[in-house]
Amino acid sequence: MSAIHLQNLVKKFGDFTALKTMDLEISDGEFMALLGPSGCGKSTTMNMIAGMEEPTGGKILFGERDMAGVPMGRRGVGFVFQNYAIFTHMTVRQNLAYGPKMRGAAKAEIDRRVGAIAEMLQLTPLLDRKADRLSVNILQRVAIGRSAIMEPAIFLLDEPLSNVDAAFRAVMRTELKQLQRQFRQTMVYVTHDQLEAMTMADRIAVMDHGVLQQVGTPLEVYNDPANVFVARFIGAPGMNLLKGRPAESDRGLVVDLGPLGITPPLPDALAAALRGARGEVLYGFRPEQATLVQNGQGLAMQVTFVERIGARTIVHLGLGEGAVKTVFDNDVGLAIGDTAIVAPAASSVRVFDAATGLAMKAG
Ligand SMILES: Nc1ncnc2c1ncn2[C@@H]1O[C@H](COP(=O)(O)OP(=O)(O)OP(=O)(O)O)[C@@H](O)[C@H]1O
Repeated sequence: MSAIHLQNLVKKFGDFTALKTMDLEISDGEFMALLGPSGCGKSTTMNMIAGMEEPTGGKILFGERDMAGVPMGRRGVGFVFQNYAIFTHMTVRQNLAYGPKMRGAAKAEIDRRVGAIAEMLQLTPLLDRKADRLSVNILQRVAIGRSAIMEPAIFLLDEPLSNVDAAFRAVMRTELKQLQRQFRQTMVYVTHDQLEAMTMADRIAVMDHGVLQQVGTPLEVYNDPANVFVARFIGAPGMNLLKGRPAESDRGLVVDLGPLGITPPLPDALAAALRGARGEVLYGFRPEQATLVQNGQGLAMQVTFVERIGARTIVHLGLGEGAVKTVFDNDVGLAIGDTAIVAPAASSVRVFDAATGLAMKAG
């Protein structure tokens, strides 16, 4: 069994707590991304799974087996780091063959496996090239191949694409996903890049300041962020959040945004969750889930900036705490200084408790 269970996992470095009581279940064959900003504790978590760091508290189980005291070499994990770790004096073929050879595999078997992995990672034409003559992109591909050829039941990758260029990163996202589909390994992938997490992972564990914020499928964390941190961190740009207070209107429950006016009526389920709430809330909607409407049906805001990025247009509206961004698939013909009336799609509206930062939900 190559499921991974992290139970009450804690890591301290002296007085500093890098990871606070993390509980996470990663299923056998699952692709789990650990996503969060720099310093949030993702590498620390990964290093403990790999056996490179000892937990200060809690447990790591692979299946039913407690990993306490089990050295890295005995855990059956493959590990790829941000900085490729390959032998530059060897050829690509020798690098790929290194692991199976050390394990005493027969020559025919080594040749077969090197051929297969080289084919999968498009390294076949480069097999007899010395590694010191390869680009950083290709070196990282070799490093992935060198680990993958061992067919580890658990494959750990820590920011493996952060040093390669953007175009190559896009290619590798597809290849890594294919690799995992083929081998059905349990994959744990550390990244600060939400695009990598969203495109490859079955589920994403979003972390901040050593605390697990939310675990869910890419769509779950995008559509239903558990708190304000996840709402802002996921999405590009992140979710718009405007401060206000719930208020009754003749059309139903709304959020009074002060100088920005009142929002359109909240959908029934959200209204039920907010009814009776007294404190400040944050009214959230995704930049790509709003339309421009006529007066009286949305939030009237002044355009402060317009970014035209190929097919997409990002319109910045309002200032300071009342600033939002909206994303359109076409050029909506707005210019700086125009007034636009923005209506968030009712189904996309989310509301958070301003004091706790937690999503407010019915039931
Ligand atoms: N050996 C160590 N001694 C002291 N502090 C450490 C040590 N290793 C990590 N830390 C601290 O623990 C925190 C979490 O580090 P970690 O490397 O896990 O973060 P991360 O989310 O992977 O970020 P990054 O992408 O920058 O590596 C950071 O504040 C880091 O400075």
